[in-house]
Amino acid sequence: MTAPVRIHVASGRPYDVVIGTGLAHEIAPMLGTGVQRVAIVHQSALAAAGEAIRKELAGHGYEAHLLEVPDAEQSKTAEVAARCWSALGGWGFTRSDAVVGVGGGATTDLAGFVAATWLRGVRVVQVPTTLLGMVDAAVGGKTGINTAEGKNLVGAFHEPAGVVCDLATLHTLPAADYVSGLAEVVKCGFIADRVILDLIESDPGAARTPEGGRTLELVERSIRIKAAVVADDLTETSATGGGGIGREVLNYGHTFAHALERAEHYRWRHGAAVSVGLVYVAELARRAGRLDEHTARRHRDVLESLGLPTSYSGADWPTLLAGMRLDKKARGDLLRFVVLDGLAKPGLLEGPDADLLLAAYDSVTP
Ligand SMILES: NC(=O)c1ccc[n+]([C@@H]2O[C@H](COP(=O)([O-])OP(=O)(O)OC[C@H]3O[C@@H](n4cnc5c(N)ncnc54)[C@H](O)[C@@H]3O)[C@@H](O)[C@H]2O)c1
Ligand SMILES: O=C(O)C(=O)C[C@@H](O)[C@H](O)[C@H](O)COP(=O)(O)O
Ligand SMILES: [Zn+2]
Repeated sequence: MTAPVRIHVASGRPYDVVIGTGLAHEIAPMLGTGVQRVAIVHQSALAAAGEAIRKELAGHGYEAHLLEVPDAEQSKTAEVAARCWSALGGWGFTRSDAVVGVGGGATTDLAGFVAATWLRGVRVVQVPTTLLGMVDAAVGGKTGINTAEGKNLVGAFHEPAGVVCDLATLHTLPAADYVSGLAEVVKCGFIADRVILDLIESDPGAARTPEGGRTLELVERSIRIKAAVVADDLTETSATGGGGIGREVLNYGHTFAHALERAEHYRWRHGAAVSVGLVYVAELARRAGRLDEHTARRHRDVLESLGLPTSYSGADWPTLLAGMRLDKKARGDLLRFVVLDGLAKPGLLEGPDADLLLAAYDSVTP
């Protein structure tokens, strides 16, 4: 068995992300000292994985409780968070107790939010079971839930005490969910690591499945990018503080994506929405004279080669524009986009003209 890869996230409260297989034993040491009770927040589809972790932790002497939440985006609501708070209260969770999040990004976002808010913050160890959770959601401490008005509108920055990525879990993941995670991997390629794009383009078929032999390298490269960004700017304040683009870079493609997700009532996978959002913003940057034609086209090509969507024909433009106005990068009436000035050269585009925004939308409608 090969040794797991460890990526250190050198933030204010440093932690490790461990990548490998058969890693349940890594969770207990990450909980740290003084923990008595642990709540394992898992989505319904991950009941067996949750139970295996409960047994493992009980074997270490913890009072370990299973806390099942609804599948996928249905768990990211105030009602579900309130149910979790009630469960923690009922079990007598104190500040020295901890949460373990087991599932896709929706579950780790919720589990992180519950941990961030219970008693104003208890420890959380994240155990992502989707590609998207591993390369993005479980790392970096962005936690949150949705509201009727939009995506991730309530949340907190609350770093995990550790992240355990067991690649074996990916073999049961539906193909469409694996591919959805690749959209965030491609995002990392465009903002910071051209090798990711080369790896995918050299054999998209291999990149599309966990059996293709590319998973470990793509996961590791994506996490290294995210780890470096969040270590520098955990709370996404660099760009507004004059210190460069900071954490906002990780939001590349998300302005349009979140508006799409909201318009579709979260029936679209996050990664699929990000895929269209990446093409949208590449087109926006090209039309604004920031991005060259070849790199803009490359977005569409690489995403399509993976089977990801690059067009959208649901909601009308005013609905999407209204959704984009609630993006967290917006400031008052000013829309702000992360764009590229070339491959791996991210920057900001502030207040683009209405006709540019609409023209970019036209280019992602079939
Ligand atoms: N906090 C962040 O920084 C961050 C980053 C990116 C995305 N996100 C959030 O992550 C969410 C998307 O995450 P996701 O793509 O993982 O979706 P998800 O959590 O909805 O999971 C996708 C599906 O996969 C199933 N599943 C999970 N693991 C499985 C496994 N091992 N085997 C079989 N089925 C499994 C789930 O039951 C679900 O139906 C969105 O809410 C998005 O906003 C957050
Ligand atoms: O970690 C970040 O920062 C990101 O922006 C990563 C995104 O992939 C992720 O979808 C995030 O949840 C979006 O953040 P939001 O602040 O726009 O809700
Ligand atoms: Zn995302």
